[in-house]
Amino acid sequence: MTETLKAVGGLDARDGRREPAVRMAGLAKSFGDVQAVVEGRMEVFPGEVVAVLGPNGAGKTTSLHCLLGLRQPDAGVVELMGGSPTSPQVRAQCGVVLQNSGLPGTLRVRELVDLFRAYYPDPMDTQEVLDLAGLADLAERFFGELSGGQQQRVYLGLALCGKPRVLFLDEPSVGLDSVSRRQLWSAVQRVAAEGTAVLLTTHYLEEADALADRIVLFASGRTVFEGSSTEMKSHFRRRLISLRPAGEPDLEAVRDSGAEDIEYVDGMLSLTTARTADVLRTLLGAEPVLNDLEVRGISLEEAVEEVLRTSSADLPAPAPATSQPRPSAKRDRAAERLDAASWARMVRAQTKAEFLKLKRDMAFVLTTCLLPTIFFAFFGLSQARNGDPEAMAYTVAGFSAYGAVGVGLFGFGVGIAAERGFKWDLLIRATPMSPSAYLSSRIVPAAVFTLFTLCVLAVFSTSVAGVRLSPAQWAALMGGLTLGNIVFVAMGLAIGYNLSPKAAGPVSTVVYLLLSFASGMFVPLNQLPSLAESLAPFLPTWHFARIGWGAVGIEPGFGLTSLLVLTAYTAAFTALAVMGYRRELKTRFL
Ligand SMILES: Nc1ncnc2c1ncn2[C@@H]1O[C@H](COP(=O)(O)OP(=O)(O)OP(=O)(O)O)[C@@H](O)[C@H]1O
Repeated sequence: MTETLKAVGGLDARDGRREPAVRMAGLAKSFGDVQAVVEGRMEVFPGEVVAVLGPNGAGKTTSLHCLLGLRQPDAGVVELMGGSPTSPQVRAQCGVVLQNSGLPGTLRVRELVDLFRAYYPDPMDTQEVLDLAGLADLAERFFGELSGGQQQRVYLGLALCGKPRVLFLDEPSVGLDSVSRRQLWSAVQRVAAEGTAVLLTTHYLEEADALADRIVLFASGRTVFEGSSTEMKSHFRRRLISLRPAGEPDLEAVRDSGAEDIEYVDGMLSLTTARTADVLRTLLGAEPVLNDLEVRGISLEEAVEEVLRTSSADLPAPAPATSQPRPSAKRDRAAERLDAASWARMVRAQTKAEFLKLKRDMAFVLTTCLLPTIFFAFFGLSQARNGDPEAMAYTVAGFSAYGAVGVGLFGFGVGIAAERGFKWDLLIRATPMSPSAYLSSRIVPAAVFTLFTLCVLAVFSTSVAGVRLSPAQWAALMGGLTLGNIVFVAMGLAIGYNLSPKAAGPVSTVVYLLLSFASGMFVPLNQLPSLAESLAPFLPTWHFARIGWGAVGIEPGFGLTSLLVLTAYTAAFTALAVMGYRRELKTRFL
């Protein structure tokens, strides 16, 4: 941990001044012509709860995303505990609930908590997370089966996993019933009491009033007020008066005494005024006893409405920042790199989660792992009846290649497109999890499922169809196809990062079937139209299948040409995947 981080959060050792855990000054961010944030500023100190308020489109979420390093500011300074929000060391001390992010529905709540705990160096105990977020009774349920409010509690639990020193909550109580909302409030109060800085955006002003020590109000991309809710309310001397007059009130006289927004309905008079004494004097002059008289100051909601209605020039300027903006330090990427032990811990936990997700995805297991054996039953068994061992070996090797391509393409790559679709990647990006660890965690499950697919086919073809291959041939077939599968992993990534989540699955299925068929995996090329034979040498699937055919002794097997073609395809697909990934970074995260 860097020196900067050690100094964070409490009193600055040098001059005794308190350092903010969150600091934003002069923030500006636009999307094309839309100026989402023009002048954003705020500070949150350790142990403090700050609510960011403002109408729809005021720039709250954009500011929060800049603070989290999910968006790159155009101008201004954003710092978390004195460091850069994109640093994994800083992210390791933050917890985040985001609007509209998603989680895989096939993982259980406890599994998700354990996965997120592995992202952090010093996580909270699993049971403590479950208790704090009110998830103890839901621990064994699948995330996808939970109601919206229950899912929201899971997001809170995941945000608490790393014992955060800064907790960001973007509209955390949306969809929560009143009991769950109070549970959320008490969890927030508890972590704040332990010194965590909490920043929450909310449209529930009652929530801001109950929870927040200070309020930051945004309007049209600017911070227009920063202070406590009492300060905001007391700025407005206006009072609300209501009473039940005994007779018909003289509304003209009441208005002349300084009353506004006068309503007289069903014998009840209500009004607002900044001249409370004058109005009361007029009312008392008309009748000595005022029935059901109530005089109250404005609520936070009314104060916020008032602030937004009056121009920001009428407001007290936000207090000057306790520290002057300083230009962001040049990023030290070497210092920001994850250490090897953390990387390995994340890969282990993520690998387990990826494995569980694939295992529970029946569509994946049935179509990708079992379909090659089902197809072999159609094509290979007839050859067994004809007693042609070479044709059977050809078919076994062809369908083995077909199965391996499916696992690489769908298990590894296309799954990424789906995760982009439900924005699981957005949430992961706000944690210290590294993109390389995230991608690496898919390798072992893809290899395990490839071997599983090949083993099912091997068992079926030897026991039912009587295929006879030597152990060395089986080893060459399985080992070669599992290793060579990297080209289809790259192809899957290229599809996953370049196509929309909806298009990625169907496009992959069509490409997969066409390429496999045109490469002779179903029917030998010499039984297909001559065009297929001329086209096959250009297809990655044909060169890949030659690994299998070579392993079972059918010539020509895998050679230098195939190696070069597959290497070239791997490089091209990888380049496409990187381009797609970078484009995504620009559109979603810049
Ligand atoms: N990715 C984007 N591309 C284009 N415009 C965007 C993008 N994200 C936000 N905006 C625009 O920036 C402005 C501020 O949006 P933002 O989401 O920050 O507001 P908000 O205060 O969080 O609103 P809400 O309360 O509705 O969540 C809006 O006009 C919005 O349309």
